[in-house]
Amino acid sequence: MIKAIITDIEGTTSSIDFVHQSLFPYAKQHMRAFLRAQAGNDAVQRELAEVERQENRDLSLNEAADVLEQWIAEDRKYTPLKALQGMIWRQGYEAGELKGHVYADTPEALRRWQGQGLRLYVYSSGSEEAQRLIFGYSDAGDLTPLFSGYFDTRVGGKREAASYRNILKQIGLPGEQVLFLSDIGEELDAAQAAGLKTCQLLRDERTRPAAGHQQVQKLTEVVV
Ligand SMILES: CSCCC(=O)C(=O)COP(=O)(O)O
Ligand SMILES: [Mg+2]
Repeated sequence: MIKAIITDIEGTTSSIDFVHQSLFPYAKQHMRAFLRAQAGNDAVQRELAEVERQENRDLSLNEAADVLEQWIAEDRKYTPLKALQGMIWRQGYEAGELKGHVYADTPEALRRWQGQGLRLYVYSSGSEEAQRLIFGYSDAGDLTPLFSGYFDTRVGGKREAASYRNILKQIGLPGEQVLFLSDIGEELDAAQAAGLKTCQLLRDERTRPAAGHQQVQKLTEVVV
């Protein structure tokens, strides 16, 4: 019996276009000025040190901005990039320049599952802060009270089975009691290898159908 659902964001609760046409360009446009303005901020310093560690060289602020802009263009899921994106998006949401996209069926399904007593979690490559923001400032209002927890790349990459085992350990449930929702076959395969139940969202013609998983077009069609 399923006791918890873990959901991906991009392509699952929210559109790929919102992430790639609104969020990523916003982060790219504001990255350089954000780094200059926040260079003295400890949290920003820590992430910049991680960027230097990953690049294996010292970086001026401008060089770091060049690297981060390139990572955004390449859709890298690197933890320091994701952390900095989250900080930049916070400014955008708080200024009213961003509103988190969720599909119309997303709040309905989340509320129904919560009403059935299921625990709901997010697992996204976006940082925990970015996850709280997209649902907190969503175009359907604040959806964060529906979630029991958030997981990001600090538990590992979404295409690695070990990441899902790590999440299971943290939420204290066996894999067969947890359903993972995503649009990406490699993520579903990794979750399945860790023992989770899986369901693929086919919302977008660009999504490649993945064999061996339940498949639906909307969250309200998921069989729990
Ligand atoms: C938290 S919204 C931004 C999502 C993001 O940065 C991203 O890279 C998409 O990751 P997902 O794991 O949700 O496909
Ligand atoms: Mg996705």
